Amino acid sequence: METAAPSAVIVAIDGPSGTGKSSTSKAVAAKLGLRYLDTGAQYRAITWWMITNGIDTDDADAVALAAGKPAIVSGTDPAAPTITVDGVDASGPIRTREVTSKVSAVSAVPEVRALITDLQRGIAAEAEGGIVVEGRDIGTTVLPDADLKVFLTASPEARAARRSGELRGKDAADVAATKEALIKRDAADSGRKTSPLAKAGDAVEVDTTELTLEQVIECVVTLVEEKRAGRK
Ligand SMILES: Nc1ncnc2c1ncn2[C@@H]1O[C@H](COP(=O)(O)OP(=O)(O)O)[C@@H](O)[C@H]1O
Ligand SMILES: Nc1ccn([C@H]2C[C@H](O)[C@@H](COP(=O)(O)OP(=O)(O)O)O2)c(=O)n1
Repeated sequence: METAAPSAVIVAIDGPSGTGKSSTSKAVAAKLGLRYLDTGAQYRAITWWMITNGIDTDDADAVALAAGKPAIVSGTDPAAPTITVDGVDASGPIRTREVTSKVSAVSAVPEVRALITDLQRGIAAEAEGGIVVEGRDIGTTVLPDADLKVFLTASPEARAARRSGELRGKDAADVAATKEALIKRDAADSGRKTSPLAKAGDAVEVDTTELTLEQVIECVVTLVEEKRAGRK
């Protein structure tokens, strides 16, 4: 595997849904002049392609057979990240409830993970000044030699409230349904055989339940700066 330039800093941010990975990673990358990669968007993109092409997402063999067909391309500017599938902008369609409900099954298929992991390593290797990569298995599997690994957590209640706040006004039934869906997806992502959602042994765990987004960003920026200072 090629590696990025020696001065480049590679940051891996993992954790379950709604812990603040995307918002934190984008802001940290923008502040520090790094590239940004949302690996969840790549798994969502391949899931969207499977759905649009009539592949049964519960049929792991069918998913494995088709996995190499779509061309998934991620733009890594933290101010305007993009994702295309076969040249088509997929940033909207990958966020639908249907994709969200099927992405765990598709991303559990080893052939899918092998292909997407290769893509991710290639993007990280090409990021000259360094990159923040967020997902579920970045610190454990994709970039085990990352300079800094952060594992974000938050209570299921806080995560569900954040997520339902994104959809509509928060009402109790909404938060309860979102919480149930989140817990189900966490269990699927943590329980799969191939590179499950897990904290790397050398990751710094940050519980964001009681922190504002700004506090989490500040915390991660400080951790990156400490790592950079330590390498000089
Ligand atoms: N510490 C925080 N406090 C309150 N809201 C937050 C916090 N971190 C993130 N959010 C909000 O929660 C939602 C989910 O955050 P996101 O970064 O997409 O999480 P993830 O990528 O882990 O699923 C977003 O609307 C975001 O603005
Ligand atoms: N590195 C990754 C990133 C995401 N996934 C899978 C598992 C997740 O449930 C889905 C969607 O990830 P995404 O980060 O978009 O999910 P949320 O923004 O947290 O809702 O993709 C994965 O298996 N490995």
